[in-house]
Amino acid sequence: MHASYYHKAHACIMVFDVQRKITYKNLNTWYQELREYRPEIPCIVVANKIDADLKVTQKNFNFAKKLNLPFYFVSAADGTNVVKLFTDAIKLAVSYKQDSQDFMDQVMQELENFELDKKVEEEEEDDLSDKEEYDTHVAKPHIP
Ligand SMILES: Nc1nc2c(ncn2[C@@H]2O[C@H](COP(=O)(O)OP(=O)(O)OP(=O)(O)O)[C@@H](O)[C@H]2O)c(=O)[nH]1
Repeated sequence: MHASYYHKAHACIMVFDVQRKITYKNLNTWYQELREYRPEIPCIVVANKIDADLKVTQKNFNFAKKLNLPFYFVSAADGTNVVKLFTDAIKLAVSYKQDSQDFMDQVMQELENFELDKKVEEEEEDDLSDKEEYDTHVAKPHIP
């Protein structure tokens, strides 16, 4: 996947299809690639399509356990765990963003703050020049 897809990501949801073993096997490759670009972001593992055969929820999927990642059984078709999964992912992303020790995040944060400071300064300058314009256009009382 192109590096730009990982850019500024604060969480990752890795989904595999319980009906296609290859998608589970491929998680290793996806995970390695993710960590190249985003070494510390929270990552959640999702087993999707459990509606097709609920017995699959009795199985062990060690990939997540091995890496100590949160794991969810999901059905996008009937909605099982979908809201829970996204709510938890958002919570993890927000808390990661607020307390990231990752060098690239800190650089990005500095750049964002710099942009914000610049905007505030420009707005303040605009306010001042409006005021000057206003002052120069106020009709002065004529004192004979
Ligand atoms: N039974 C079932 N089918 C699902 C579920 N989620 C997706 N599908 C079906 O799986 C197929 C692929 O879904 P897409 O939304 O295209 O997902 P994708 O990630 O683009 O999948 P791929 O094209 O297989 O890589 C579609 O026919 C969906 O209807 C699910 O939870 N249960």
